Amino acid sequence: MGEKLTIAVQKSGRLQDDSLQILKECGISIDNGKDQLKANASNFPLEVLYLRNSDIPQYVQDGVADIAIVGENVVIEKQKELDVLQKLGFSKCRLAMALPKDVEYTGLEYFNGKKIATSYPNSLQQFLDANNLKCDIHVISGSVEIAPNIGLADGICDLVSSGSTLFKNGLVEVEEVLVSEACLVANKNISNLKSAILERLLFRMRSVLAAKNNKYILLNAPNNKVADIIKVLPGMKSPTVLPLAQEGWSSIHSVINENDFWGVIDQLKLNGAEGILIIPIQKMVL
Ligand SMILES: Nc1ncnc2c1ncn2[C@@H]1O[C@H](COP(=O)(O)OP(=O)(O)OP(=O)(O)O)[C@@H](O)[C@H]1O
Ligand SMILES: O=P(O)(O)OC[C@H]1O[C@H](OP(=O)(O)OP(=O)(O)O)[C@H](O)[C@@H]1O
Ligand SMILES: [Mg+2]
Repeated sequence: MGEKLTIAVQKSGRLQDDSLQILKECGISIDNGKDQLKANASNFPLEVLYLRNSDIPQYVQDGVADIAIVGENVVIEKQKELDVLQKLGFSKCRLAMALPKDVEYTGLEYFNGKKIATSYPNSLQQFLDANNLKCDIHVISGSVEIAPNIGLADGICDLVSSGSTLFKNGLVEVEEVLVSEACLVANKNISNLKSAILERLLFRMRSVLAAKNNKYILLNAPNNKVADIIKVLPGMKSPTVLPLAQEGWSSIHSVINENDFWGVIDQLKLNGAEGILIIPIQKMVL
């Protein structure tokens, strides 16, 4: 049997669906059995292990899994030797310090000598050290936001995304400790054979991610506006310009980045673009 790459993904929880979805978008079919803890891809040399998120960095460092999809926050917290190969654009959140809303926060020194509840003691300790602060860190594994209300701590350090859990518990975010998103990580000593499989997987993932971050754009413009419009539209190499059936008009095709999107659209309109169409890209092979 040929060599296979082993990937760990979260067994259940926030990361699982998006992790399996990105593998699917890479054209990889996994035969499972959701209750199975181990499954094989039918059309790619990949074996999937379903593990607890918090155990994944250790498994990858030990080489039980070659690669994994895991939150950067967990990689940082577990302080394992791993390569972070690619950010994946989902499960975006931040680790933040929060206090009861009636506290008058005066700045970082406020935390000196305070008791802070967290599930991320290492990340918190690093943040405190970097700011020359000393706190009493109280480690709990979940429901951290309840700690100040039940007299367990003065403040918390926990993950935030929408902020609604903080709000519901009468807390206010006051400092950002780190930002995180799901990423693809790898063991530092992967064999050459497995590295070759990993390169193929990474190539597919990057094509999928690039497609998500970009849109195909088509528009019409009078020929005398084409030069100005092209200046606003970089494209993958350069925009395509085709004549319209109507004399004196052209159709311009290009690719624009999601981040620049609305700014570019405004510029295009100002420069005389008409009939602008935006189309999602399925894969973008770079
Ligand atoms: N509110 C949130 N918004 C976005 N991403 C989040 C949020 N909370 C957690 N995450 C990200 O999702 C990851 C998994 O969170 P989840 O709550 O599913 O698992 P867990 O309970 O931390 O871990 P385990 O699988 O070990 O039980 C976190 O490590 C973090 O990267
Ligand atoms: O800012 P928000 O959008 O409200 O998200 C933040 C909450 O999400 C996470 O908990 P989760 O829902 O994963 O529950 P858990 O603690 O049981 O893992 C995190 O620990 C926060 O409590
Ligand atoms: Mg959680």
